[in-house]
Amino acid sequence: MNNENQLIEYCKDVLHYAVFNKDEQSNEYDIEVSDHGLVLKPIFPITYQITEKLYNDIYETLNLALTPELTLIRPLSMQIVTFDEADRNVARGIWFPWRVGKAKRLTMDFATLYKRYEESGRIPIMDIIDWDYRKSPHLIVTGVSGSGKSFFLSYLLKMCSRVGDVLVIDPKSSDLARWARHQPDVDTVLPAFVDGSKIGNQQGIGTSYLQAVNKRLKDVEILMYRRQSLLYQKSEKVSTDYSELGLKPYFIIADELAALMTGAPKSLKDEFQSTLTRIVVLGRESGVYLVMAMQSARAEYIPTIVRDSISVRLQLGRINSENTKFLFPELKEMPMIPLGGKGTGIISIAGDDRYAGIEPVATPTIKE
Ligand SMILES: Nc1ncnc2c1ncn2[C@@H]1O[C@H](COP(=O)(O)OP(=O)(O)OP(=O)(O)O)[C@@H](O)[C@H]1O
Repeated sequence: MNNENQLIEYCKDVLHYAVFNKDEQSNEYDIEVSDHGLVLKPIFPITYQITEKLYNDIYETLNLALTPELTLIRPLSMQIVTFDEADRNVARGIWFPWRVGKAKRLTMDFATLYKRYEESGRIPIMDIIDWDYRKSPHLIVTGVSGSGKSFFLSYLLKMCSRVGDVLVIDPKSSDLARWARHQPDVDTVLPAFVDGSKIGNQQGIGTSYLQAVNKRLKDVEILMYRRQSLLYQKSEKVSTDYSELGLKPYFIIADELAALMTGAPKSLKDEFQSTLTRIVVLGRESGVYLVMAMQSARAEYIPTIVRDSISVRLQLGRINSENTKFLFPELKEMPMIPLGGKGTGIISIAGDDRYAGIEPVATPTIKE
């Protein structure tokens, strides 16, 4: 028996006990495998019902039974494939994408990571996962304190500031702000308390800082409209983007957005959220991208429309249904098998055919 047949037999055995536990059901489906995933083909008539629950049960069973040889990817919804030439009773199947082996963490110096970017035009995340910001605009990372958000955001800041122009919003004035201080080309909006003179200012970061941030975001919005107008005037293509004009991407990198809004008056919060929404919804063609980190993607901190327009989502730290429900509402009670260690969690990249759903991630470790 070759490896492929052995794998199919193994999957059938595993599913026989856990999912298709009536004897006759073993003859009611077939399995095909490839390097990219598994198709389970029901042979109608069948005595089981094909529901989201069945899909999840099969996913869950295979996920554990196949790791680490294969890493199952959790699709955002049930995936059906069709076989147009096949007999009517076997002309469709349900699809479970996977990767052979495990994606590996990148542990190297920044120069080597940047070289990878130069070779591919995409920002490296793991050995076989990278971010093509033109196809998948905007990125959000969530996770509890100490899960590795700032570490990853600092890496992205270093990368983005080499790739394009950057505006840093750092209400905590920590990792991002400290790094940006020595970079004359990086634009930064920091709270007034940072220079020491305004400590004790009753307005705090809630009001004056949010005012300053709103003002800068408005400037970015104007830049975005200017780029769109140029594209309209200069491009003959129906589908195009800023790169046709020879422009660089513009990244807004924001840490702990929720802290920005605490204690601020409603009018300022509304203004902030609506500018952010326009940038995120319209930024793709003009090359204006939002990269942000926050503890939780709760709707009171980030408008749902902003969250839903962000293509790349990462959640770091402990993953459970309680904390994934904001950023990954489609995950429900689905368990993921984490890679473990600092800066690990789950990732989903929409808009890029190379990624089929939610999978484990470990962010790069940058060696000095
Ligand atoms: N990919 C990684 N490789 C190596 N170390 C990492 C990685 N990611 C995070 N760490 C380490 O984990 C620790 C916590 O990370 P970090 O400060 O980024 O967490 P955080 O989620 O931003 O927490 P907070 O919200 O409290 O700032 C740091 O000491 C950091 O150096």
